[in-house]
Amino acid sequence: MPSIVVSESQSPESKKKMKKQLNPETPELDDSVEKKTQKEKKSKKTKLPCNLDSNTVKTIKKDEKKKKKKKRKDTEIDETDNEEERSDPNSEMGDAMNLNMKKKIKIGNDDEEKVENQNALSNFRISEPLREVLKVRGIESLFPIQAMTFDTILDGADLIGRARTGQGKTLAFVLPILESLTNVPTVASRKKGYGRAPSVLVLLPTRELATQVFSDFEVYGGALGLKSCCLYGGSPYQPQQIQLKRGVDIVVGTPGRIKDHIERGNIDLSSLKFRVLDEADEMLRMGFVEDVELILGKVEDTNKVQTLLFSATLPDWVKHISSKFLKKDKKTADLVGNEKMKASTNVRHIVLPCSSTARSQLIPDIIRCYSSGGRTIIFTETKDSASTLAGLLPGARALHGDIQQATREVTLSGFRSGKFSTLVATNVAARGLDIDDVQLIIQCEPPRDVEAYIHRSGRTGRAGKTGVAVMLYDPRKSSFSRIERESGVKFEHISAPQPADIAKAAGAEAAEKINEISDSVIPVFMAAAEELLSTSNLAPKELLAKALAKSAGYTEIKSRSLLTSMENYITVLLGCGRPIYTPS
Ligand SMILES: Nc1ncnc2c1ncn2[C@@H]1O[C@H](COP(=O)(O)OP(=O)(O)OP(=O)(O)O)[C@@H](O)[C@H]1O
Repeated sequence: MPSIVVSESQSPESKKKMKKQLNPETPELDDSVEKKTQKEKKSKKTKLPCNLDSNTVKTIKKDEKKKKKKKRKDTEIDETDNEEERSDPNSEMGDAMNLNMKKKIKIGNDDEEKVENQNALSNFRISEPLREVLKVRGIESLFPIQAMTFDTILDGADLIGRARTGQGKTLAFVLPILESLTNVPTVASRKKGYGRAPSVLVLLPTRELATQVFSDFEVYGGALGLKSCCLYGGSPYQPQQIQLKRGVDIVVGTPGRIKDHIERGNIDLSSLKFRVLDEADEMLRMGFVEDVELILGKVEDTNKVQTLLFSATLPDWVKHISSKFLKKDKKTADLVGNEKMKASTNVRHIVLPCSSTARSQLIPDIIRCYSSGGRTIIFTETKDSASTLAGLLPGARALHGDIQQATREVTLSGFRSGKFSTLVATNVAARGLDIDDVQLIIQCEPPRDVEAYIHRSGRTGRAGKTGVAVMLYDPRKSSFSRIERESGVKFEHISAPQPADIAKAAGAEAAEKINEISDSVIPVFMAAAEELLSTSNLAPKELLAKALAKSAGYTEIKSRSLLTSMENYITVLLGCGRPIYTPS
């Protein structure tokens, strides 16, 4: 069952109730934190329009008391429902809705109903400038993991946060950190001006992810006058060094390059207030343990620093190692908990038998049938196979660790901006990347560990949207039963798209393209069309079908084996009225 940290806006009763649901590892919320929150709540007086007479004010206050009473009741009912629904392993969206804790409160006459969202930005200690930027970016309320952890982080606790992919873990640490740096007690002690040492250090496993998280800090922190910088390998030291010398508030980067800067004396960690390990398990698995330990060990007074650790997957060994870095009274917000399903529930998880030789012929048809015209990321196990496959697929580009950093950046930004719609990548793209409109993930073979499956498939179906993840496997060589067992995913089994599936998807796409063509082409091509009609022995409809096929890029349709997806193979199912015994 997911563990819950109570947000400020809940009633004391529901707060107690939710505290009981905290993960057994999680110490109960600190009393002083709770008292402080209650004090703050009392001090927040209800603002009333100033032109009302005292009787009207009394009536409104009375009404508000009644509303609050009802509100509390509703919350209790909602939470009971939540518990039931949360036990359903397939209810990630249900969870999100429940944890949003939308409540119907009747106002005015009986027919009028107003839905109040407890996770609305206004219910959190988010300052006006930050709220404005969030709204501009379409964020009106917090996602469950953000709502669960906001107060805890802002109030100073160390925290381990886990939520499924695409559930907004980045803002779960970005927002309270920014608020904390700019609120009254901290602003006085935080160094400002030229040459200031950073207050925040964020460590991430890949350069691409570092860039992405940096851009969130830049946008939201920039609105509050905070300066961020991004440090990763493969790019020149000097510009990074200059930025650090001038002074920054937030440093985001990969462990190797950050360690180098610390050793060169470019980063002073004496003013640090926050350290964040994002995708902590991957960073530790990639062999960064020593670098991470060295970096974190540079902080002299760890009591002054808050440490936060986030990931969609937190194997036990990571929890064990990470307890070295976090304080004993750390909190845990775990939205996955012991639920069987660990991968995204917004994703349709599919497996398809396919021999390695059939991959490059099959993949374009999978894209055609399952990408809904959006972007596709294909994962391969090796850098070589990523490059080779990208070369075989029209319009695809490769992304992996052997490609020069500058090219990696151009490729990723081209994919983000829609210059091309198929990216073939190794695990460098598996973690954290948040790219709009990725509708389809194809994994060329089952990955070695379940975490890789969860993160790769989680590049689609993000922020409440849906997506498809297709995993290919060679029935003679690989098995996905361990991934199925450990991820809790119940895979849908399909066979290679057959001519009828392809014709349906490709035909619709081609028809759309034809409809987009200007009528100005008609008179010019009319003579050729008439010639074709008069010389062909096909009916006009049949000729049009051929034209559609050509426009979709098909000149012939081959049959495929259902067992290996090999072209020109036919699967035959032999039936017999009685049992057949083999010699064995
Ligand atoms: N409160 C919110 N309202 C609307 N959209 C949001 C909100 N919070 C985050 N998002 C959007 O949700 C998407 C996913 O967020 P994010 O990348 O932080 O997910 P994540 O949980 O870190 O995923 P992963 O585990 O794959 O790294 C982003 O596009 C982000 O802008």
